[in-house]
Amino acid sequence: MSTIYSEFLNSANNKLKRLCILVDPDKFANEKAGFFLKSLPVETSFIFVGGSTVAACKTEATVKALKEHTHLPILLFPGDYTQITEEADGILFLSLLSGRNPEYLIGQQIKSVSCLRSSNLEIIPTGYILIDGGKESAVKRVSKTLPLPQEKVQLIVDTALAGQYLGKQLIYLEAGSGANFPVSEEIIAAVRNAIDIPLIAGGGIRNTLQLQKSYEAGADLVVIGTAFEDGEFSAEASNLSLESSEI
Ligand SMILES: CC(C)=CCC/C(C)=C/CC/C(C)=C/CC/C(C)=C/COP(=O)(O)OP(=O)(O)O
Ligand SMILES: O=P(O)(O)OC[C@@H](O)CO
Ligand SMILES: [Mg+2]
Repeated sequence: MSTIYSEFLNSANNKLKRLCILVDPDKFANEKAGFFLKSLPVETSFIFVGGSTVAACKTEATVKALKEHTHLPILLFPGDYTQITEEADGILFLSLLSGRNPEYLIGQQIKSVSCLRSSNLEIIPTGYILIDGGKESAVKRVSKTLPLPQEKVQLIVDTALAGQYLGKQLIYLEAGSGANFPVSEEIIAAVRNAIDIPLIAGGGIRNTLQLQKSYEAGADLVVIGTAFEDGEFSAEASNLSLESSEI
């Protein structure tokens, strides 16, 4: 059986760059799911669903609405354990390694177990690293942790590698949704060079150039949310050429 994680590994090993679109259930009109999905670039490989704060039950309804219109894998990207729904295909089992708040290092994870132990969701252990994107992020506010400064490249690399040593299967470099600037190419390249597991970058990517630069620096998967919410990217979407293939 082909798992989502095996697709991540395949992308990383074969340098197939993957685009993930983030849907925030709080901002998403479920009745427009079909229209939204049609507006996405054909290169879209995964749909992530989540937010720092999402009202109860909204995630499940959004995943169901998306599932009616797409066969793309849907991965939960949860800000907290209440966002877990069996309707999705998998979950990024995040631990916020850049912070020192035990609730986001291990607390939320323990709270999720009563739901996850009987679920069929594919669980992907993910080291989540918040990096300063020039604007206060919802992740910072909700987790009450500080982002790592972009100039602290060695600290970011060491954090990512510590995540790998802890057994994380994926590292996610996050500049924060709606960031003023994305995670720098220097950081992506340095982390890519240090770790052996797939690498995701996201936050503040609003055009094809920034997307390509993130891929070229070494991100295996790039996440875009806000640009599709705003419709800014959609006009360019049909011109995207990412050399990625369908899974
Ligand atoms: C493993 C389980 C059950 C939960 C993970 C809990 C952890 C560690 C969360 C990390 C901190 C956090 C709040 C992450 C949220 C990530 C996310 C979905 C961001 C999407 O963007 P938003 O932060 O919602 O941005 P907007 O303000 O634009 O909506
Ligand atoms: O909304 P944007 O800025 O694209 O960020 C997406 C994602 O990385 C946030 O977790
Ligand atoms: Mg959100």
